[in-house]
Amino acid sequence: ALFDPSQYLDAHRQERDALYALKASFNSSFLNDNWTGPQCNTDSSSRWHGIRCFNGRVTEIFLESMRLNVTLMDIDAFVFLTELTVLSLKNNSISGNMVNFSSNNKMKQLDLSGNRLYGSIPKSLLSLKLLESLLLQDNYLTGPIPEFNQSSLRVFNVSNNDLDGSIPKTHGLQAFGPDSYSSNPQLCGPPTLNICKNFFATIDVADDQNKESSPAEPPRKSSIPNSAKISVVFIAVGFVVAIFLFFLHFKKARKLKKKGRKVEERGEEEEQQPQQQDATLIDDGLEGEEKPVRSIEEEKGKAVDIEEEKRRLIFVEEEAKSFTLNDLLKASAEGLGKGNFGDCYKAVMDGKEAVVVKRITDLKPLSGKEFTRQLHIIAHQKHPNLLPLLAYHNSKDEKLLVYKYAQKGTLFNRIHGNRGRDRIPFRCSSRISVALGIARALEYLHLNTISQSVVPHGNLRSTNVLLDLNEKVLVSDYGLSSIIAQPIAAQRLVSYKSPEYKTTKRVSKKSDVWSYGSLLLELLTARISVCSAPPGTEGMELCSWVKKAVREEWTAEIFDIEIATQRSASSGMLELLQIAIRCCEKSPENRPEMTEVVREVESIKARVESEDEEDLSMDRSLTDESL
Ligand SMILES: Nc1ncnc2c1ncn2[C@@H]1O[C@H](COP(=O)(O)OP(=O)(O)OP(=O)(O)O)[C@@H](O)[C@H]1O
Repeated sequence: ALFDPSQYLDAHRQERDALYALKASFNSSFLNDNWTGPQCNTDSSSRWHGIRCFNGRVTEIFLESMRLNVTLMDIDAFVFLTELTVLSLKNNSISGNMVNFSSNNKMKQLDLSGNRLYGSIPKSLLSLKLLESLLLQDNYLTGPIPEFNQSSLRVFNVSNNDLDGSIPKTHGLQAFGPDSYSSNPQLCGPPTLNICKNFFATIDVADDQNKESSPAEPPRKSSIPNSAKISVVFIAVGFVVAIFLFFLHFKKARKLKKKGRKVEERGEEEEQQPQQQDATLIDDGLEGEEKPVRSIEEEKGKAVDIEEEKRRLIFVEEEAKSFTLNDLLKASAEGLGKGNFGDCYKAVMDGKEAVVVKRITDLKPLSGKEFTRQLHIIAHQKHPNLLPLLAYHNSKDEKLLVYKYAQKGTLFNRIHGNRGRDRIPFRCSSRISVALGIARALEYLHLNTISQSVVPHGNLRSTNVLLDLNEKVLVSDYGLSSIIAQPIAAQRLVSYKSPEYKTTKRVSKKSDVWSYGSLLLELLTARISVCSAPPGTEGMELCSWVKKAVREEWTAEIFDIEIATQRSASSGMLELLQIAIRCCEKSPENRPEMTEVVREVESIKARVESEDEEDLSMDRSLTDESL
């Protein structure tokens, strides 16, 4: 289109008027003095504070932490700022409903966090097709989250508001972690840990309609701290769950009354005790499962029984039965990270040991019974170097696994984290102990007859090796390969990165051995391997890199500098390196069995420990109790 000076001047004038209107409502003496003269210079610069221009048009506004005190609702200045790509008014005292930004369809970044906005998040934001970042945290916004699904959206935060309802299941919104939604007591569903119940969502819809119809009133100021808010949510959710269970029982009791006689006549024997109990435990959320029969008398009085609550969380060990799903829902939860198969949370319950809750997604389409069977296999694999599964929850909408919390975090962090001055050295002997702990866990999984899986671990990497308070190895994520759907498993599990999968499309126990070899190399070289590289980073193909180093005789240079300087490193580390290289062999048949590896690492450990005694006197901070 031809350049039309009159149109340009009109737009320029309208933008100036809009900014003057903004200035008047902000009523800041600084802006009153500073925002004078033309807002954009001919070279696209601006002498106005917080304004950036391009081609004479205002494209960015940054007015952050200026104590601006205004009711945003009164301002419709933004209608004329049609070239705006960035608006940041964060950390002011702007109150009122959010304005309609639908005229600003070039907007990429909108930051209104840390203000006093109330009312709902306007659906008009859905029309901003280029939106990359939306920050609305720390306000008083209410109502549901609109169904944002812009593929451009990279940053999103609505935490610490009063939003409610279930988080829309759009790809765009589900891509963000729980932190983006935290401290909204009535918000539920993934990625938060709050479980939504259908009737709860229905109540929300009714509420939402009311909310949409008229602008919200200013909120009553709440002085409730966040932690208290979180507890209130969890209590509220717990309460809802209790009511839900009550209805469920009531319905079940009526159904059973009808069915009871028929079943008696058939003389059906109940299944053996433990299985029957499991079926009872999981049936609530499952469709089409035969429900075990109990008399109505038994059902009576049990409706809101706390026992039912316990059953919804299936405990692997009787003695671990010290909390209920309700306790978990009330616990304070801290997001630990997003894994390949879902989010991980640390839950701290009053007076109890912290646990880790893993929400599993991308599952195979297993029936309820099959899922339970697979989890029983996982649960019954017990070894001092395997992270114990404590309990699980299996409903139609949620699959949660509850594990022991490992205080010292992951091996990945132990190797690569904190390389600064206050790093606690990761000595050779400790590394060998870790290598042995992992090898023993893997050996157990490989020899254990309960596990029928072709690749018993399937996802061995340094982020799945945890360390407890004494740096004892606890290998996690074992057996998940049997419940994760293909092709997700092939894309994300470590064993599918092995050379044989690339050529034959098959994995086996020996793929675990290959993963162990890569992990050993990561432990020895402190280089991030492709198997453990966090999302967005690239790891190294350690097996081929190390083989090249050995071929070209620069082996000594590959070791982590921290151990390369240790006297005892030379022999022990070299032997470990040789084991790693054998485990990495291209052809699975040439890799050793884990039993063989365990024996060899044990003998290295015994020898290095005696040689290392002198060195240890230099560093009392490390105890070698990894086994
Ligand atoms: N039992 C645990 N104790 C302490 N921290 C844990 C525990 N389980 C997981 N974590 C932490 O939570 C993070 C996410 O764990 P998660 O297992 O979901 O993902 P991952 O190990 O990074 O990848 P993957 O999904 O392939 O296992 C881990 O990196 C770890 O820091």
